[in-house]
Amino acid sequence: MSEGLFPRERAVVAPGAVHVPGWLSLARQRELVDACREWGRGPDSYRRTVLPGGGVMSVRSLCLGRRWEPYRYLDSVGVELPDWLAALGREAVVEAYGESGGLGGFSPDTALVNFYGAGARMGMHQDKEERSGAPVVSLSLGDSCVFRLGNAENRGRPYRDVELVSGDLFVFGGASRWVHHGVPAVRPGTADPALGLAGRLNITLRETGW
Ligand SMILES: O=C(O)CCC(=O)C(=O)O
Ligand SMILES: [Fe+2]
Repeated sequence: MSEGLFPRERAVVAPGAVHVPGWLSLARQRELVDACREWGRGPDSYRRTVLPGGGVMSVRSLCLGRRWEPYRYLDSVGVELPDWLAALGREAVVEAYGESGGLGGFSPDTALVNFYGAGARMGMHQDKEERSGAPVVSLSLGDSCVFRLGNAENRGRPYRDVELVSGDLFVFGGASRWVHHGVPAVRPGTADPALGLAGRLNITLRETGW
């Protein structure tokens, strides 16, 4: 992790979309990376999602808690969502919006863990299978990426590009809950070698409302 010339400041990127750089300590990041490895040992492991149109995503994903497939939540759980991760999600919402902004509590029942290996990206999409209007909490680990936060109407402009670095928290809720977003680029080799991860991991915690 190289230090940039300018400090990365906490930012409200759009109403309801909050970026908190460096939220997770290196020790916490390492614990999360270890947990992501452990989850991949099974019973489920990281897979490329096949889309209904036949396309195959370049990202490899694993669900914790309620299972997701494009484009719905199933009535089944593969790997349990650990309580400690749900609790971290609640802390994240308080960090982003303050004690009162959490609207009485965030109860995530699913997490999607995405692994971006060489060349992997994620196209512009909405997280819209959730019935709950609760925010989405995103934690980034490993290589930095460009996270594109768009608008609710379509996949195009206007959008804002945000650099997400290992340890960063990004929460999108409220007026930004249904905006299109994606990861057009990951910057290979930018992770802190001390993290022991080649590539990028992203964990999004969600409340499905199912
Ligand atoms: O990798 C990211 O930062 C975003 C992941 C995402 O949008 C998703 O899993 O739906
Ligand atoms: Fe998403």
